[in-house]
Amino acid sequence: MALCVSAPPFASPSSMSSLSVLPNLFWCKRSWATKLHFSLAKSPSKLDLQLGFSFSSRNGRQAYCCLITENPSQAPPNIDTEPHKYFDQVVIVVRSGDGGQGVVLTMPSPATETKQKRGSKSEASATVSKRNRKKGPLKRGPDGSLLLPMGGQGGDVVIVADDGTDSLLDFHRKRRYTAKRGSNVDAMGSLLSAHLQDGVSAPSLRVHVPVGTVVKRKRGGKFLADLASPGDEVLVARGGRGGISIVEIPKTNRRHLRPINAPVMTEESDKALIKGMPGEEVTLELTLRVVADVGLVGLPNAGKSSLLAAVSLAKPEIADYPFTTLMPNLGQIGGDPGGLDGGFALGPTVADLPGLIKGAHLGKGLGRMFLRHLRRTKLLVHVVDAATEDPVQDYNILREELQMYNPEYLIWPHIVVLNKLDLPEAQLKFPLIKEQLLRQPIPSHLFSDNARKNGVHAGVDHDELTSFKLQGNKSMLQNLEEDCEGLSGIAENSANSYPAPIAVVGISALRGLGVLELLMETRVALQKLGPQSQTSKHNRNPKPESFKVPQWRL
Ligand SMILES: Nc1nc2c(ncn2[C@@H]2O[C@H](COP(=O)(O)OP(=O)(O)OP(=O)(O)O)[C@@H](O)[C@H]2O)c(=O)[nH]1
Repeated sequence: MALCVSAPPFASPSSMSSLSVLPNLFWCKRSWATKLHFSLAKSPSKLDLQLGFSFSSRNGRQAYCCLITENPSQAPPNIDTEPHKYFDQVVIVVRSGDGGQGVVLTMPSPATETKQKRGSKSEASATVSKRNRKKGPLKRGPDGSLLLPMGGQGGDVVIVADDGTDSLLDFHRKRRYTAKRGSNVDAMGSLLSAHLQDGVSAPSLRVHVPVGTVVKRKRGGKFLADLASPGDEVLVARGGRGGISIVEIPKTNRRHLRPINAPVMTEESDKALIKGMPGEEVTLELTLRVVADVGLVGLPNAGKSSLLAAVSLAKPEIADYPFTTLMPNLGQIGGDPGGLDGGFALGPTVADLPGLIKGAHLGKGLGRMFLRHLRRTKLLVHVVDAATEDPVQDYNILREELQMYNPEYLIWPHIVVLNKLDLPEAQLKFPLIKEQLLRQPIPSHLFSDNARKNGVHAGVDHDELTSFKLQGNKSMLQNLEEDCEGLSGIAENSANSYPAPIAVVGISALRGLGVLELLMETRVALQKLGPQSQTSKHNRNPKPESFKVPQWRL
């Protein structure tokens, strides 16, 4: 038998992908194998990596056995390398605590009870005897019924919005949360025991999620809460009730039994009553919707992150390659130096979203699911690179992709920022582009009947809908449909009623030029939208549903 390292005999790089889908294991008798080839093969595209060995039998037949097939295109994405696919959605399982156990207590015979009453003085515990003299040895309720101790209540599970948490990533690493069980009744066997106390209830398990998390039941997609403000909380699983205690009466004393008003053990199976109720297990879908007043949208490299860095203390990653931003970055404008009252009291929050590209609705680039984070914003800022060949077209691509996701975003008040005005070519074009953007009608094809009918307008393309339907993923479907609320009214609007930008501002985010003017425009717009639109760390509760979109006209 020869052992050598070689490429598998029939695994050319081009055939690698087909190999990985073939049944990879071939059994052969040991005696048939004359050669054993170990191979570590990688296709030139670096898409497939296989580790395997091949057998050559005496009669010339060959078989290839693949031990490991690694095809990153099919392999599940890695949470550490692709966190943006995980940070805003997760499914977790929570379980409340079981109730603690009650106890089986023995009923003392009347003789013992009397003896205990008489002999109480001679007993060590003076306190107990005093109490017994006043109330009798047994605890009774107002109606005379015996009060028996209960097992402790199991811990509830509460989801709470926490300012200190900013993504749902950690929940992918730990998906199961279980509250503690209530403690058992800690009593000795006699009903006359001086220490008959309820079991201790377990504390609630508080699961901290980022502010802006929407909590739904996975099964049925039932909405439970929108935790839009810090400290908002929702009880998602109630702890099990503690078990009751029961009284066991010795057979010999049954004839002396006075009727007692308490659960009595009549047969062995009654012991099951002392068991506490089990806790609830619930599967939850958590979806994070960033809470911000202003959403920055734009094509990749337009300078959104640079703008966020220029107007806030946020330190987003900035680089001259597309898709530097993979997850929304949040920044808070600390004050507007250009403001008449010396700045914002609350400081609006700005969200910098990943870049959108043409075809994002078909899944190109990072897709457009992150646009769900615009839902709570009051004002959109379209960031356009004024130094490109056709900034007006870039702006239209942006509007089109927004419209494909949710046409409601077209009537959202927006400011256009023409960035990179420090570059001479951008400076030259600026007056003309500004004029065009303020005057140009919204392209009619965005509102064509055809587009409306085939459902693309709904922000849910057919492929997406069909795949969710096929997978039976009701809650995802519901999410998408929710994101597209308000569509019907908008679809009826005529193209003319879609608002032009509130303002077109030229800036250089890199040099800080024009930033003051932008802050002024933002401030005025937010003020017109009402004081509730300015969210702060302590006042984050925007309600897009109740928000009336003004018809901005210049
Ligand atoms: N000349 C000039 N360059 C700028 C300006 N603003 C941003 N840039 C550059 O443009 C490139 C992209 O900037 P980013 O802020 O990362 O752009 P982005 O829109 O956040 O990009 P994505 O994360 O890909 O969406 C960087 O090299 C910046 O230095 C500007 O005002 N003038």
